[in-house]
Amino acid sequence: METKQSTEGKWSHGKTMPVKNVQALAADAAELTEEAIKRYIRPARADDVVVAAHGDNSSQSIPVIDLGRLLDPRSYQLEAARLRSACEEWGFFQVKNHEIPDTVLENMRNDLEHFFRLPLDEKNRFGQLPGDLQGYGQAFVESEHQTLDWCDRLYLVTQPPHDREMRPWPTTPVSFRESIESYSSELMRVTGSLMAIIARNLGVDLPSDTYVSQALRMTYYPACPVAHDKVLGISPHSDISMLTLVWELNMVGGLQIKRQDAWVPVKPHPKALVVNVGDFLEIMTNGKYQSIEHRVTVNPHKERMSISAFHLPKFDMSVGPLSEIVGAELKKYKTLRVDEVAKVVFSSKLDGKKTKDYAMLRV
Ligand SMILES: O=C(O)CCC(=O)C(=O)O
Ligand SMILES: [Fe+2]
Repeated sequence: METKQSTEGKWSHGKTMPVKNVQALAADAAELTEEAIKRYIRPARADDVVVAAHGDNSSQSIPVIDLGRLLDPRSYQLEAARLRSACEEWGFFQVKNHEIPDTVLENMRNDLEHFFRLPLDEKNRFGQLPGDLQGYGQAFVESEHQTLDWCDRLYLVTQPPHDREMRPWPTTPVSFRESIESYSSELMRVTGSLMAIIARNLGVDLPSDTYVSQALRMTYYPACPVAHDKVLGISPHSDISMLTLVWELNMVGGLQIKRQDAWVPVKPHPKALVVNVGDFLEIMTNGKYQSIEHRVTVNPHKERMSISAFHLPKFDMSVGPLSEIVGAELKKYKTLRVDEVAKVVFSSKLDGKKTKDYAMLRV
């Protein structure tokens, strides 16, 4: 019988097997051989086509949406049409003019960099506990035999405030909790603005409790001087969220999105966040907007840091295709509880569009 009424219960469904700290492994440069990192080496794949990086105006660059223009009645219509086509045709875009104050970004960057540079023992004071995913560590490890991702992360549930479990929130540096709090609120604001316009574009009334939960995954990808072309920072996956906002905070590229069976690199934009459609938005729109598979490659010389902010419906909500969108069409997805889907996705290896496979109705 469930007796514990703690907030932990809401988010502790996922679990992972413990593996080595990647930053510590990478720091031991003299020992870094292909043999030493064999758990990270992937079999070569014939379908691994990467599109060459293009200039900013290329048809192979993800669209850049201007939030300032979306919020200005004079430019709304044109920019909202651009947002609609970004959601329909790409599933990924960058958002500029988000008006997140520079100090919020700088504090967050400084504190996260500071945290990742702490000795491992210090970071592990805020480590994951067995059976939970929050805190510092690794994720999505379900077997001794799977290929591992070349990254460490600090994962925290940040919204709504009453769902927070403070133990894994670092207290070193001392300003870190405050920086996370401010960053989290700003990202909620940007997400709220985008979701309101996405709902208008879709002609639906999306209740705000479909994007009230937020989790931040702060990821450190060490440089990988050995066999970097056979190692991935994050395996191909789609995000379980409604909308994910990613900040590539030290401007090192590596994110690639799958488009027409090839991988398209996303060039970091100094003033923009990357936004992507998640699985729950795909389900609610009955596939009108689709979540897109993406992955992160590693750099032989440079470390990379990013913060993914996942925005999700309330955990005890059931999510399915919205009847206003389905209309006379067939429903393509089941209606499922958010925590049920999360449990499946968070406890196993990242592998393509797993939520879709789980939620799709085979008619
Ligand atoms: O690091 C990135 O750019 C993206 C990470 C990502 O895909 C994720 O956290 O789900
Ligand atoms: Fe992702």
